[in-house]
Amino acid sequence: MIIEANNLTKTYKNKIALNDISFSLEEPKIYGLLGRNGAGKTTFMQVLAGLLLPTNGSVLVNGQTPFDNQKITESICLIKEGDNFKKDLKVKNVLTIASMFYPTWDNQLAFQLIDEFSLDLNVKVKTLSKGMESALGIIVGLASKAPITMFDEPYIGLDASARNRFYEVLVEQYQEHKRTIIFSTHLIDEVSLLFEEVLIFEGGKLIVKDDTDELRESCFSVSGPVAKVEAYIANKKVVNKQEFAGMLTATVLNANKQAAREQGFDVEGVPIQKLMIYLTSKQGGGVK
Ligand SMILES: Nc1ncnc2c1ncn2[C@@H]1O[C@H](COP(=O)(O)OP(=O)(O)OP(=O)(O)O)[C@@H](O)[C@H]1O
Repeated sequence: MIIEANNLTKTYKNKIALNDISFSLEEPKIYGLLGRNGAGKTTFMQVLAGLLLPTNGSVLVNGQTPFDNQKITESICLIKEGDNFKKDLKVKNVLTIASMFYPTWDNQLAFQLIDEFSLDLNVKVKTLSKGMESALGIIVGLASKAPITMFDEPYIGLDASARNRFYEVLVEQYQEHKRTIIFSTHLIDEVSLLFEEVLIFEGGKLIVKDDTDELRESCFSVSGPVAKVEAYIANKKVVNKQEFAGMLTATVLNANKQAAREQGFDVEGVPIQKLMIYLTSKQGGGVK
């Protein structure tokens, strides 16, 4: 399914959560949706899921608006940080309701994962621990097999090994059944290897939308004597600079790693987590 945001704006009273953004997402792909607190990630996912109406502009899925449009929303599964299910429902009721809503539902996968994450089908959501409730959300997200599946920080309370298993199953399932997965997380180092494309939001704007491999190739740090590095970065996008003992390390965006090596610089890759911090930090962040 093709997702298109056109001049998308969402304001809450006088707060601008999404500020006139336009982009499109293709399938199948795993997107990492990144940004600092309050950048607009959740708002974007809620508009895409048809839970919120934009203030201006639109998000279209295959040319249609998701709001109040079951034909589209049954193709979209959004798993939030919490409160995904009514507290009085039993786990088995949650699965039944999801199986009725999503035409693509995979019951066998749901039960396999229930077993794997050791959830009891007969207990109510309100008696689940935080981690177990997150596991239930993850199970519904994976078993929905919805053509657009979104996970918005879905792992509150899940321990590291359960999170790891979630990432493994996500990749296995994606290989078997490719679709659009949008994954918002602050644990970037943990998951960034899964992302095929990275979207970075900042202050309601989309500031980076790039293929992850290309980003890894075109964003790097160069180190060397100050004057030499300054000359190299003069016409480049610089996201961070650090000087120490006559040596300068500069992180550049949209540059050519090989060419930098050929000019004799020490070149080092920049993890996506670090890039996001450089681009969005209030202290001297952003592209210069
Ligand atoms: N219901 C609401 N009422 C008023 N303001 C809101 C509401 N929901 C979000 N906002 C504001 O909109 C902006 C974007 O919030 P949003 O939750 O989309 O950000 P986010 O990137 O998901 O943040 P986080 O990483 O903290 O979850 C923030 O300034 C937030 O305070």
